[in-house]
Parts: sequence; structure tokens; C-alpha cells
Amino acid sequence: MAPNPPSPKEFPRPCREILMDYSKHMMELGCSLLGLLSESLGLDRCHLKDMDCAEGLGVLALYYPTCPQPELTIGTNKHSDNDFLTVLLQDHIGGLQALHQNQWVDVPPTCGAIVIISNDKYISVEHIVLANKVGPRVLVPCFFGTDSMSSSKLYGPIFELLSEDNPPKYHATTMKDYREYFRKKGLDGTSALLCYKI
Ligand SMILES: O=C(O)CCC(=O)C(=O)O
Ligand SMILES: [Fe+2]
Repeated sequence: MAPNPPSPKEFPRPCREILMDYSKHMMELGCSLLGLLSESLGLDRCHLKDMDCAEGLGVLALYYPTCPQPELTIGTNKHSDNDFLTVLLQDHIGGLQALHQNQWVDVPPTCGAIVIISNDKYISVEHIVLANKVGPRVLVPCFFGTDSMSSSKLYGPIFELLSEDNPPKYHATTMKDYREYFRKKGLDGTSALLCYKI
């Protein structure tokens, strides 16, 4: 939906206006969250936004059908998201689990709440989605990230946070290389960032 939103005519009529409106509000929310995340890192409020962290917004509408034998399958494989920040609107069915201290923990749906998957230490948490006997389950994840696919701009550890005691742990990369690598790798349960670890 950003920076180049499709023409409204490309959306099914029943959700056309809602999607455009929802994306606009999500962008505002994303920018507010980036401001708070920047400040909590001791950075200027605009820092993450100025790094293009909300330049791109991808909005998915996911539908998990009811599964008669959930024990034989999985909803979505273990993965960590490749964007900067994910904001998830989920319905009442549940199934999302996050890996916390080596244990799978339910992320239960809470009425009126959204889930921010990138956690408070900014490590992209590994998560999985269980198949459900009840349902279907419908949800709308919004992915924020940079969109500079054709640019040679390098993204790496935030310079202002580095010091002798805190040297960079990752190599810088372009968005194009990072996305290509992520697509090739698929949802194999590991983070795409591992490939860039120094
Ligand atoms: O189904 C969910 O709760 C999360 C989906 C998800 O992990 C994703 O779209 O990246
Ligand atoms: Fe995910």
C-alpha cells in the first residue's frame, strides 16, 4: 500500500474503501510507533522514520480455513518476519505462538488489541501459527519496511548506537539483496539476518 498503492479499482469492491482507509490509519500508527521505538533507543524521535522504516507498507489479508485434523498440519511454518515492524490485527480464533525463552507461548487474541511482532528488544521474534479445528481464522498483518528495492543504499546497524563496547554484529546490505535472499531462503525457521552476522 506504500509507497506506490495500487489503484483502488484493483481491490474487490466490498473492501476497497476499508483497505485504503485502514492503510492510512496504519501508516499513522506505524509512524507513531517508530517515534516511540526511536526514543526508547535513545535516538531522535524521527530517526527510524528517517531511515525509511515506514517507507513501505504491505497489507495482507489472511484466511486460515477450519482444519478438521490440526494435529497433522501447521498453519504457518516457524519464521521471523523480514520487515522492520509487523502490526497484526487478528480475530478471536487464535493460533499464533511466539518463541520466548525456548518455549512456544500463545499470543491470545485480545479484543480491541493489535500485536506488534517485533519485540521490545527489537529482535524479530520467531513465531508459528497452529492450525485450528475452529474457524475459519481471518487476520490482517501490516508489514512496515523500506522500499528502496532499486537503490544501492546500504542498511546496517544504526551507527549512533555503535561503540567500542557495542561493535556492529551484522554486515550492511541493500534491500534488494536482503529481499532476494529472504525469498530464496523461504520460511525455513531461521532468521534471514543470520546470513549477515559478522
Ligand atoms: O497468522 C498469524 O497470526 C501471523 C501470520 C504471520 O506470521 C505473517 O503473516 O508473517
Ligand atoms: Fe510472521
